Amino acid sequence: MEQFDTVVIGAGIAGLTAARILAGAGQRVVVIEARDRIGGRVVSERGDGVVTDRGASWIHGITDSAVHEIATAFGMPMREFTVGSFQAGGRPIAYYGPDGARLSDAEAESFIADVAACDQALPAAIEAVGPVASYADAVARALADLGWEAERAERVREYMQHRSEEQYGAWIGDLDSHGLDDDAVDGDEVVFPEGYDALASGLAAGLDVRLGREARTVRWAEDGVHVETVTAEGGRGRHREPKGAETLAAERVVVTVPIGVLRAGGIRFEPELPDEVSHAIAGLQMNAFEKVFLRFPERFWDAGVYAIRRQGAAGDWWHSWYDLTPLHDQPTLLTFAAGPAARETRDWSDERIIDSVMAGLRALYGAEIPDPIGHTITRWQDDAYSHGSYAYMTVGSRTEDHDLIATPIGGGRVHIAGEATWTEDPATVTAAVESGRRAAGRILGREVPVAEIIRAEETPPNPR
Ligand SMILES: Cc1cc2nc3c(=O)[nH]c(=O)nc-3n(C[C@H](O)[C@H](O)[C@H](O)COP(=O)(O)OP(=O)(O)OC[C@H]3O[C@@H](n4cnc5c(N)ncnc54)[C@H](O)[C@@H]3O)c2cc1C
Repeated sequence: MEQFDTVVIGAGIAGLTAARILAGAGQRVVVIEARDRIGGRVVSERGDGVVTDRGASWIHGITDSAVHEIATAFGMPMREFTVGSFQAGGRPIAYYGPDGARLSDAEAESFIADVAACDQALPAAIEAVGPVASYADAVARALADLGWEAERAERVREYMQHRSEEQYGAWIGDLDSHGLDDDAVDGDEVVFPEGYDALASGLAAGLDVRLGREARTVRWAEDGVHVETVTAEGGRGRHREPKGAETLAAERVVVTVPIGVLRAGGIRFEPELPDEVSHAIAGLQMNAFEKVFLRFPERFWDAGVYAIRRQGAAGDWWHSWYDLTPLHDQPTLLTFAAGPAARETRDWSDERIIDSVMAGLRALYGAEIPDPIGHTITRWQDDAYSHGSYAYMTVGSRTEDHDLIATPIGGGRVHIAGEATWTEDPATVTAAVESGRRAAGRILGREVPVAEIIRAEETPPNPR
């Protein structure tokens, strides 16, 4: 049986960050990854002169961002694109009203000011609705406090509903009132025209990563851990006799699989996880959030805007389109199926989804606009190794539940890390990096500066 200092489960950004730090500190580290690639929910597709980030696209605020620091050190080209956090304003956005007519600048500004006023009223409203309340309850309370006439309040309520869907892939009534507490963005946002996946390959350089291996059981005791793995079959082999079983022994394990995998029992822990950790995991849920990229022969939408937004019932599902044209100089719009729209369209064909999105665009730009000449539609809800895009707080969960999941178990034999375990900025690449850095720091018994992740041009090979 192979023996390691640390086994890391998952070659996403959290796992690779932890492994890179530990290997750099001289540990014998192995990373076990079920997929046939690294990166997890950071995955870039290349073709026809464009790079499509099917998972994460944005750094949501580059000020004091470890991800920005690492991406800069890795030489990853970036482009400013500051509407990735569903901002109402701040950058040019074309707003269309419920009647399909474009809002004047004055009308748009007044709407943006209303959203800001509601945002200001929200903290007190969240406090007032108590600990077991949804974001819908908090928004309703804030709007009641503002005392606006019905139509004005409805435009902002609708915007908040779309924010819950686009930021967390959850319907506003399913998201906890605190579910968007982390929403502040520090500084500009950026995207990666040549692909976010360079972050994963940069972190993985020199590491011992075993692809196509699925961890099934983590067994820990006072004297160490055993991680049982099998040949991965895309989740399909779960009820069959496992193939290629192999057990790895280590001093400890860092588990970075998504909450969806933990909730589905994808990894058995022996002994079971402590109650407070299981309880915290149960409060989070994987969302429904899919990207729809449409590439066109020509641009027919408003020039000089970052995004187009549609208000009213006609924009219930397809309300926001982001103009990605400047990234690769090819006319491209990105929209999202998020929350109820993603659940409803989960079994739809690509063609049916495209028709539905195009109906929304034709309502604004006319029947004669061209059909797309290319598209990419993600299917994260059907992904056996994530079960959705990222985790959201269900009603009644607490923000600190994120950090609680990462409580070291068995005197530090088992560490859980990953996007959902970072209270300050969950559901992001930042959370993945920071949670991996925290797990490695706890193992090494010291703070780990970002420079230590960037450091080595080459991570030393494992001393095996
Ligand atoms: C559509 C979409 C859009 C997003 N947009 C953004 C964005 O713009 N900005 C942003 O900051 N974040 C965004 N995110 C979130 C971001 O991608 C994630 O928070 C982050 O990548 C998660 O990293 P992780 O290491 O925690 O998890 P993962 O990347 O999921 O890594 C976990 C790894 O564990 C593997 N695994 C699962 N089960 C097993 C098993 N049993 N055995 C072995 N391996 C296993 C998985 O295959 C995966 O590689 C987006 C995500 C999606 C899906």
